[in-house]
Amino acid sequence: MGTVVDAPNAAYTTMDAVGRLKEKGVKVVFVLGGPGSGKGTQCANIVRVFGFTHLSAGDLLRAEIKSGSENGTMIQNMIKEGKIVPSEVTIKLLEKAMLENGNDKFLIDGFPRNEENRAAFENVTKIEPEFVLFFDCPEEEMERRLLGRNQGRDDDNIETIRKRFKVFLESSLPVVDYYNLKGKVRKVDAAKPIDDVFESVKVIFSNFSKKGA
Ligand SMILES: Nc1ncnc2c1ncn2[C@@H]1O[C@H](COP(=O)(O)OP(=O)(O)O)[C@@H](O)[C@H]1O
Ligand SMILES: Nc1ccn([C@@H]2O[C@H](COP(=O)(O)OP(=O)(O)O)[C@@H](O)[C@H]2O)c(=O)n1
Ligand SMILES: [Mg+2]
Repeated sequence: MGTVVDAPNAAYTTMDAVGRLKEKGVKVVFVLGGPGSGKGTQCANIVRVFGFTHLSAGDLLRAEIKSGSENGTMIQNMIKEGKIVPSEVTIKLLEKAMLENGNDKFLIDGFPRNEENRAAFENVTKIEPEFVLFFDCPEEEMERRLLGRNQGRDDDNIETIRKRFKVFLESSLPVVDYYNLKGKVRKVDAAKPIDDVFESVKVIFSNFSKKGA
């Protein structure tokens, strides 16, 4: 264990982890958008064409439940209610995944989902995203997609979906606004068919790659 970092919200990481991430020169793109907007689907395409590693915060939390971790029951209850798990838990999982992977380019999907997620990640990891890919999609379309997703998820039922939409509007959109003010948001019309959405996504990532990043 290294020295605890002297920064707000940082008591749960170590200087070792921050130093190792810095040493790796890790580059991060946040992928945001409402539930069902197509984040996971498009991340798989980006991985294939642009060589990023995809880290879905939701997938990491679901894996943590399955692993029988001491936080498992708490995480499971929060997901069932559409609530956002405390940053400490999610950031630890993201940090571990980034350190265990040999790649230096990560798509962080579904994070940061609220102001606490955003500020804590910045304070703890000292990583600023290269940009934020934002999938803009009407609620009716997202609802249709979630109800047809069929992945056996506890939270893809109409009652939880409504709660997730409310959390998205109240807590997650302000994070998009925050990055928009910094000129970091790349917005995509996500209501179109999968291939059309990826055409727009490709333009954004091609421009990013050209800049030598
Ligand atoms: N552009 C699209 N048009 C129609 N269906 C889509 C589109 N993108 C994704 N889907 C489908 O919608 C569901 C939700 O997509 P997913 O990528 O899991 O979204 P998110 O990760 O944002 O919740 C999946 O069943 C997926 O196959
Ligand atoms: N940063 C995050 C991301 C997800 N989650 C939880 O995980 C659930 C599912 O997230 P997800 O990203 O897999 O969901 P989708 O937007 O892909 O449908 C969320 O509704 C939250 O309960 C969280 O607490 N914090
Ligand atoms: Mg997803």
